[in-house]
Amino acid sequence: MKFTEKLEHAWTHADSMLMVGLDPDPQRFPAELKGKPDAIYEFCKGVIDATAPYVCGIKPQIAYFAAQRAEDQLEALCDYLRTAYPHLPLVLDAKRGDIGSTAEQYAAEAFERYRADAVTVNPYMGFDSVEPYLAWEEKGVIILCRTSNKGGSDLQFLDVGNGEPLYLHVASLVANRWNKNGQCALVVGATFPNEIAKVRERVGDMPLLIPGIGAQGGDIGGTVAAGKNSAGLGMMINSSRAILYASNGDDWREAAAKAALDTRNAINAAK
Ligand SMILES: O=C(O)c1cc(=O)[nH]c(=O)n1[C@@H]1O[C@H](COP(=O)(O)O)[C@@H](O)[C@H]1O
Repeated sequence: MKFTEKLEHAWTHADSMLMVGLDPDPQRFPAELKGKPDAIYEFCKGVIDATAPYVCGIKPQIAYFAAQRAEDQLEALCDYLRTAYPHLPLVLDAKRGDIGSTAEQYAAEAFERYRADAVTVNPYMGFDSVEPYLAWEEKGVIILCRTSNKGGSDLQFLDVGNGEPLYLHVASLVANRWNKNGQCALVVGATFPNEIAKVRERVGDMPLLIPGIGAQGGDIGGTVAAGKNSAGLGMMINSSRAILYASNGDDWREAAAKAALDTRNAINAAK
């Protein structure tokens, strides 16, 4: 199934626009997993099982696995997700960006090795660095636009002419020229609701990946009001640490489930 169809199905099926991010940090794991060789897999599987009923997708962040030499555990986790929850979109957060020939390899990593439904991509090397991902027409290509971090303004706010900031130029470029197969989405941080509204205005109903609620302090009400599309949907609102580490005691699975349910409900209440 195409990424966009899978996402639309997940929004309605789970009545949720919450995406859970998997950023596994072994230092923060519950005691029962500490020192286990497959702790990363077990922790992430526990979080997936606990939160799956309340989410529209799962977003593993590849650096957390690679830094721990745990790519094999990421592969196993992607296999598990696909088998146990085939309706749930798998977004690989890699934020890759490189020249075309190298980007082809990164695209194969995301879509063949991990068999992700979508991948995050950095567009600031230009169209030929994004094109190899777009060649996978069934897959989602989620392009950084206005990122949630403070330093995002350093470059993304630069005036490219007539008072137009670079991030809005990127939004228009993706919507009007790069999205020929209807497979693109944009990343806009929940920490900047004004910019979410401006991006939404530019790109119509295109899906937005919105990280920055939870640990980064973004406001759910402001995010939903600014980011919803004409159907009142259109967002993958990501939370990682606030859900993963809701508790590091014996109740870690229940605490993650509760944090996900509460966040899903807060998002829905703001619709
Ligand atoms: O592409 C992303 O997912 C992303 C883009 C962005 O602008 N800001 C951002 O925080 N992220 C990712 O979203 C996750 C946020 O994690 P928490 O702050 O713990 O919810 C991390 O994996 C980040 O790498």
